[in-house]
Amino acid sequence: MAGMTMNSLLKTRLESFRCCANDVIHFKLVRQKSDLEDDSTTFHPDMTHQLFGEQESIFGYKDLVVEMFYSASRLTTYVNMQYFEKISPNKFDGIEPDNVMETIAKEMPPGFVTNKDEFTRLLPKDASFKPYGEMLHSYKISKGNDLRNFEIYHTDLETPGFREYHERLQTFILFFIDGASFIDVDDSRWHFYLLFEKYKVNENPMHAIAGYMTVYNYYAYPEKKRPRVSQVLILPPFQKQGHGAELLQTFYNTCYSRSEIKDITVEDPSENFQRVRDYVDARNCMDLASFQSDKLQLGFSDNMVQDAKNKLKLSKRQTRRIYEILRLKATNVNDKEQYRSYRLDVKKRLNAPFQKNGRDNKKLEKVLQPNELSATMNSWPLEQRHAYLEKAYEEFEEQYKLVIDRLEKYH
Ligand SMILES: CC(=O)SCCNC(=O)CCNC(=O)[C@H](O)C(C)(C)COP(=O)(O)OP(=O)(O)OC[C@H]1O[C@@H](n2cnc3c(N)ncnc32)[C@H](O)[C@@H]1OP(=O)(O)O
Repeated sequence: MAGMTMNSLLKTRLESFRCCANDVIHFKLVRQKSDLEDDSTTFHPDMTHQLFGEQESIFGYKDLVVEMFYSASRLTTYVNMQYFEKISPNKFDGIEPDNVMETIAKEMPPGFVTNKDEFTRLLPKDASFKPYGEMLHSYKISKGNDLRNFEIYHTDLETPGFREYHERLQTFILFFIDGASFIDVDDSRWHFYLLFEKYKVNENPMHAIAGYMTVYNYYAYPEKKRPRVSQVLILPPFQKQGHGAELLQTFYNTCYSRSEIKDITVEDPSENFQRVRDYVDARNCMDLASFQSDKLQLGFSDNMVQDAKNKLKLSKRQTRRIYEILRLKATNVNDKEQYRSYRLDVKKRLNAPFQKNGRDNKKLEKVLQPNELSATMNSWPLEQRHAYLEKAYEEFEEQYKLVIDRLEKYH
């Protein structure tokens, strides 16, 4: 401590009252009373910047734990906090602790409880919960020796009770989807696809929420529709078990026979979701005649665009991406000529924006560091442009390989 100024000493003491919001928030989806004491049922947010700022930190407490527990079916919510010590404004020049409960309460629909005993008393109400809307699909997955049952439901906001249920459900997106915002529930063009685990307690069927997806039905001029997948969340205890792919495919299945649907788009997909989408789309395209190995080697074709659009409702841009993934899969990378021809084909596509100005540059911005993208890009020397394309190409190839790995493992 010797040599420390008063200021830095104060700073260190103040810092000891700061904690990482992502760590101290404890979520649970509670099925039974014993879950409350079982650490293995706890999960944490991926992000908290929407509530606690860029630093994602909470100031003013030592050993803080913020409990946000939801009953697994009805999503009856309990929020409370505990801590070992709270900063005293008297001792620290009037510095106040963050008002954690107020920050969280602002985002929660009314009706959550702050008393754990009351929450526990409400848990049995979950036994009478029935999912909203219509069941579209059910499937089983095995976990160890257990076979677990899942069901996917479709509903809109007209289903009685769903509006309030959705208000509780969507609180999760702030903690798991970057840049997410709550949706306008007065717009009837929103559709909801809900994933539940079905299990039994004393022979009574129970439904516990596992994830959901929202889709907005845009109009496409003149008389078509263009559904846009907007928010997808598989809750952490259910991630990486194939549910994301299952949910997306179930929604796709409802679209194929609807002639008014032009194509299906996705709003600002995260990298993880794009991989799920690529996997599902590639798996489906693999069954189309135009995407067979011999055709892929001949290059991207109108047939592919038409096939993917008519049979799978894919946009041209996504179809091109799937073509690149499946062509890479069909390419023997040890065959120098074949691999070179593939790389050239992708780089030609990447090079296209160089030929033009304006908004196409955005496509490159997506794969390259913003500071690398200069307004004078078009006037770059050839060598620099090549290095640039090489880097962009490598990023795409890396993403594609992950999708191919999954196709090879699970298709
Ligand atoms: C439009 C938007 O909303 S973008 C925002 C998307 N949402 C988010 O990012 C919120 C937080 N994340 C999530 O909700 C989920 O992780 C999602 C939606 C991104 C993906 O859902 P998941 O159910 O985890 O997807 P799914 O299980 O189908 O695939 C994920 C991974 O699990 C792997 N996987 C699938 N089944 C299994 C299995 N049985 N065993 C092990 N791994 C498996 C897949 O190979 C895939 O691996 P990869 O990430 O290396 O490619």
